[in-house]
Amino acid sequence: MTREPPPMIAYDRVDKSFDGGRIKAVDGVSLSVMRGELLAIVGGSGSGKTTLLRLANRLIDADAGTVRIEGEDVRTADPIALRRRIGIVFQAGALFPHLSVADNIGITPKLLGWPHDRIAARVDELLDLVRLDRAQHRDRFPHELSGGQRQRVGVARALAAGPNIVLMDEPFGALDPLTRDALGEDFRALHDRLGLTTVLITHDITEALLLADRIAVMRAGRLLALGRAAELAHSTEPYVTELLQTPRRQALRLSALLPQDGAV
Ligand SMILES: Nc1ncnc2c1ncn2[C@@H]1O[C@H](COP(=O)(O)OP(=O)(O)OP(=O)(O)O)[C@@H](O)[C@H]1O
Repeated sequence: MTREPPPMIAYDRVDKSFDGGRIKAVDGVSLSVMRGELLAIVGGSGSGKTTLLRLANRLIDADAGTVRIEGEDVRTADPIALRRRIGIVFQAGALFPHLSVADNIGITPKLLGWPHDRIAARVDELLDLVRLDRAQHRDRFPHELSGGQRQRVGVARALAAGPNIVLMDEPFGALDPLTRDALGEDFRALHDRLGLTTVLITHDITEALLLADRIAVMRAGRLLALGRAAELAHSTEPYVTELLQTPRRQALRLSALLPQDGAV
């Protein structure tokens, strides 16, 4: 009998509190993210989404329960190896303002001690990957880029050391809807092409429905629901029903306004 490979990320009854236990940010969460999966985490402000992500790469430690990456408890994992395996994309790019695009992208390889030539070649490869023209962009500074370009650099930086896991915290939040949509689709294609496992935090349930394989709904630190779009559609949980109301209404209105055959 062959053994199933372990999930890429597995939370097992994880608790995390702040302020001496007064704020329960993550409350008894068990959740597995499978290899190759794109999981979206949705939920209101303060529901524990970011805390959940930060537990995965040990920016913070759990009070109780375990977090495993490919079967290995993060508490005993080598932190440098963890940094190589997990790329992070922060809100609105969060690039280092005083570093060029190339230096921003190359920062993790540099910390890992890669030789200069290898970093330069990797930066060019990544600029191609995120569809930014090398010559035009590699020497620019973050303030010389549009929001969408900055976020593409943020994705390139996260992928620099060749991670197989990517964690994204509201990556497309500050962008206009068209740029957001294009970037989301581009990232989904990259995720599939590179065989990544991705956890994407978003406030936007429509974005989650369109991009993710499964959606985790958080509320007050708890995992309220988890499933594919069609599974969530059958949820009887009032908060989930409420979340799905807006995309449902929009879909109806849009299909009435934009007939399929283009007739006017
Ligand atoms: N370092 C910290 N110290 C104290 N409280 C914290 C800390 N980090 C998070 N919290 C609190 O834990 C709770 C969960 O926060 P978290 O950032 O995980 O929520 P979130 O769902 O990501 O919210 P948002 O969508 O607004 O980013 C909140 O009440 C927050 O104020």
